[in-house]
Amino acid sequence: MSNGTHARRRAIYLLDQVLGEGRLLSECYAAGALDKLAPEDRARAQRLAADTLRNLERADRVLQKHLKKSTPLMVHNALRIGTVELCQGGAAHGVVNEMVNIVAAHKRHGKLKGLVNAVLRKVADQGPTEWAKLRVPRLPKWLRSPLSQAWGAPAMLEIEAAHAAGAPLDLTAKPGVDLSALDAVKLPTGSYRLHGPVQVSNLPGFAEGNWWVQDAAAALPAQLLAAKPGEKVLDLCAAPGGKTMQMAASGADVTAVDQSEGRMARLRENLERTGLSATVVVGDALEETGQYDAVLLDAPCSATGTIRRHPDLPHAKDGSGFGELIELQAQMLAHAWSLVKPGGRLVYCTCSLLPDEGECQIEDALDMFPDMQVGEGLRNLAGIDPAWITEEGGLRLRPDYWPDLGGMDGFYLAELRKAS
Ligand SMILES: C[S@@+](CC[C@H](N)C(=O)[O-])C[C@H]1O[C@@H](n2cnc3c(N)ncnc32)[C@H](O)[C@@H]1O
Repeated sequence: MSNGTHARRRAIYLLDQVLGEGRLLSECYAAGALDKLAPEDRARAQRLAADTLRNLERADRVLQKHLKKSTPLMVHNALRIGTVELCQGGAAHGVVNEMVNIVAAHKRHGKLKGLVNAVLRKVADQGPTEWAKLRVPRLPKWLRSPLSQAWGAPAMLEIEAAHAAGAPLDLTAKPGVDLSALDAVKLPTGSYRLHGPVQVSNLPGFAEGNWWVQDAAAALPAQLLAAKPGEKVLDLCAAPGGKTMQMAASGADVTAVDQSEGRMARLRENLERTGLSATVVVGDALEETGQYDAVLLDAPCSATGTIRRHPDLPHAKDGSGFGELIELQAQMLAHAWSLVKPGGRLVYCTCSLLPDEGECQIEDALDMFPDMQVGEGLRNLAGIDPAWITEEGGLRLRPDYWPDLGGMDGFYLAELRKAS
């Protein structure tokens, strides 16, 4: 069996899980879905699944006129992956044969191999020309409606274009480390951006722990908190530790809390690789006690700001769990506020595009806590467009910002100061 077969077979399985079972790709990976594959096959399976999910609408439009009857999900997903490969320049002979063989070997659906052969041959013939004319894929309605309402129809199209383009890889350097040996562009906010596929662990400076992977938008909350040497800082919901490392690198005495054992194992590895230190606590943020100079709360959220890198999210979810998350964020924000010393500060952030998880949380908190005020720290951040500052004084970041530089994750952040 060729390498391509292993990767394609697992990519079909991943799509079955996302589209049939509503599971996220990250959950499939954590459950070991790709563990038996060689590293290059694993990377290929991940790429095929992500590319297909990013282009699902296009693939279905190309396929629709060749599919007269509904097909079992596994066969449909094989056709979708084949279509995306063929329309993005894959060699017709190889792609068609592989998909026919994979379906032929399937116990229940093997008899549909003729259909797969016929459909993919037509796609190989006509698909690439049609593909070029198809509109940019749209988000499913459950998410498109609230986002269009929040940001307007023209911005929605820009956001969808950013989702379709995918995300470059951004790095945060340790203070004083020069990353000029990397083929990277320094962004206005100080992060470094790499283009094109790379094997992160092979890049110069990885083993030495000189930098870590972190989207430019995700690097801003810790910049806004501006932890100082010796300050007692609490990072609530810390794993896998991008923001913990930023704050530890500035010399603060950081306590990192997260309830996920697995994600905290990654935080520990990250600290070890970068030679940074923090007190690591596996536990519920809502049960944390103590008083801190500064608290960073990166609250669990819909993650709708990260769709460029997680194209499975709009297809695996339907928004039904978001109400609970919004309540949890409000609870966590109130608890985090109780852990801030008088005269101290809190940075609240979420990687969400929904105002309910950002702007509205801060508006409500400002109403609820008389000793809470929005801080002035945004003025000191480099590379911030004043138009991104919101009415209540937070920062709204969207994937369609920095279009010429390759976009950024959707994020919301706000600095809150406690009266002395
Ligand atoms: C957005 S992620 C954090 C990313 C992290 N701050 C970083 O920069 O690498 C949200 C985290 O919240 C954690 N979490 C969710 N509910 C929690 C709770 N009740 N207590 C502590 N951590 C929680 C999740 O395990 C997840 O790691």
